[in-house]
Amino acid sequence: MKIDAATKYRPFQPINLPDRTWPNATITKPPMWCSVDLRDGNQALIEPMGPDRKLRMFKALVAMGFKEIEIGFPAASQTDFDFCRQLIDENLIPADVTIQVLTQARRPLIERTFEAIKGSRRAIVHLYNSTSTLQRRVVFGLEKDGIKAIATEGTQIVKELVASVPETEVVFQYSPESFTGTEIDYAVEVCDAVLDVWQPTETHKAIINLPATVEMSTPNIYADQIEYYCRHTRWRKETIVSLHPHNDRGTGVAAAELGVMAGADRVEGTLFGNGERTGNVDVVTLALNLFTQGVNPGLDLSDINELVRVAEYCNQLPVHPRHPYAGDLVFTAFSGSHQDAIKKGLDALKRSNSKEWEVPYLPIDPSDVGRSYEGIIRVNSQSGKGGIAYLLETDYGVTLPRRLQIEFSQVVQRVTDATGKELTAGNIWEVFDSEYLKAIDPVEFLSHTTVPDAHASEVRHLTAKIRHKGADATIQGSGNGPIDAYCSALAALHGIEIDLLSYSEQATGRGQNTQAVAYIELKTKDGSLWGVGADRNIVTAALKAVTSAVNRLLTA
Ligand SMILES: CC(=O)SCCNC(=O)CCNC(=O)[C@H](O)C(C)(C)COP(=O)(O)OP(=O)(O)OC[C@H]1O[C@@H](n2cnc3c(N)ncnc32)[C@H](O)[C@@H]1OP(=O)(O)O
Ligand SMILES: CC(C)C(=O)C(=O)O
Repeated sequence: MKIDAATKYRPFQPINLPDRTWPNATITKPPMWCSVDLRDGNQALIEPMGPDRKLRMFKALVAMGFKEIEIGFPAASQTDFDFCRQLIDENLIPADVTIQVLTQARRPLIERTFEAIKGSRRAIVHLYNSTSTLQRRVVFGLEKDGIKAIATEGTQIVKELVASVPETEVVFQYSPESFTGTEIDYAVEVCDAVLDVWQPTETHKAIINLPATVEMSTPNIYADQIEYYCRHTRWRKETIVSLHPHNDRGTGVAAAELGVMAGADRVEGTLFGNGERTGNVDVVTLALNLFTQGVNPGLDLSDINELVRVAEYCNQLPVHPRHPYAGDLVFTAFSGSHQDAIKKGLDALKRSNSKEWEVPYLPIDPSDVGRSYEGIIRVNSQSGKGGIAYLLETDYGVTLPRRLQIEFSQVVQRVTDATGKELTAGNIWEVFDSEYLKAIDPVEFLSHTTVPDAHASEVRHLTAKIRHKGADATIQGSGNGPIDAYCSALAALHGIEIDLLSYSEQATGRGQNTQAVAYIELKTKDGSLWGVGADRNIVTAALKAVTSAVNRLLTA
């Protein structure tokens, strides 16, 4: 880059916390979750949600288990105000769910906010003002005391107005907006001044929300800021410490996780990380990260496709195909070694009967989020035998012997190299069918009869009706069984030697639809070659497999 970064940007200064404890912490329980989809997510949309989309999102959030939902900024827009009234007036808020509303620290806006929540059972009134060095200078033109006064005066107004909503339990939340850009001691000072006004108790706690309004540093520094705050506030026992990470550096999830390790009790975020600029922290990823560590997240994510549909409909923004846990492609492996390892892992899990999930390349069981294994393996030119075999086995019930898997993967590879396209399970079956089952040129097997030798009962004489180069013909041969006898008949017909290396069979389908699939491996001068036959009759399947192998040998 031509621009000198060192002149244009300053490195974020670390927090002086040499005895930090959070790196040794582990998360053993979920934080309290608060969805801000209907506020921070909504304010960042090209086209903000109307009442229908808002209601659909609210219902989905309730259904998945959110107990705290920031439903809007009622003083900022009539839509948000009306939506808040609709939820209260139409009694749409379940008894165990608390709505949250955001307001700036300005009297008219706070008053309007209280009008919006009137009649609700319980509401979190969320007051904010920016405390960062930059915003103090360029937005507010105020010194530290002036900014602190905005916060404390706003808190005083909220406190006064509580009496105007006697039927509502008001929970107070304060955010020093742009907390991460605020000197940490000053952030503690402002929050403590606010709490001195509010006077929370251990039974009626206030929420202090510490936003990374803009993510400005590595997530460890955010964790230091959170631990520092928790250790220095005078009101730790009387407050719930909440996080509100944004994702400007792409590390919002990491910041939230480290922030929880650093002592935070609560996390605000959105489904799939919608929100201002690069988004809010993604609560779905956070919750499922916990889940994969053996911690039940307290949110129901068992139908992730439905949540994607809701988010895409309400936000009118797509969820990326590679989005953690939710994207269309995240349970799909294209590359051969991954497909092979996944197949082996799934097989091993089935054999072991273990309840513990252990499959290479799949950190989570797709069925836990309502996804299926079907899409796991897809085949393109990067794929190998494992994926191909997996698809034939799961979709068509045929379990190819290992050496046939290797041979067939080369056949598939030729097709994918020629077309450059991905092959579906159906396409792979067509290739398999035409390469092996329909290998009927020059010989097509029609029927056979066998009789035992009059003198040696272990010897069978076989007569087979075939179509040879388009004309009906009868061939005869003898051997220690029908396969051996048919091999000698075909060998004589073509003047070749047939050396049978291996033979196996399997049953596919059930009941009336059961049929046998036979696999024959012949020795060739370069190695070996396979034939496959399928028929309701086991012997016929085997003879068709021999025919398939011989035809492939003759046309190779
Ligand atoms: C980080 C976040 O996401 S915070 C949430 C952001 N969301 C929104 O802003 C939602 C949409 N907002 C709006 O529609 C409008 O801002 C409204 C309706 C809330 C207010 O509109 P306006 O009255 O025109 O004021 P505006 O938002 O432009 O703010 C400007 C004034 O408020 C002051 N102000 C801004 N934020 C705050 C705050 N949190 N507390 C107190 N004063 C504030 C500014 O310093 C400025 O003061 P000035 O006029 O003396 O220079
Ligand atoms: C109002 C606050 C919490 C906010 O949205 C932010 O800082 O991002």
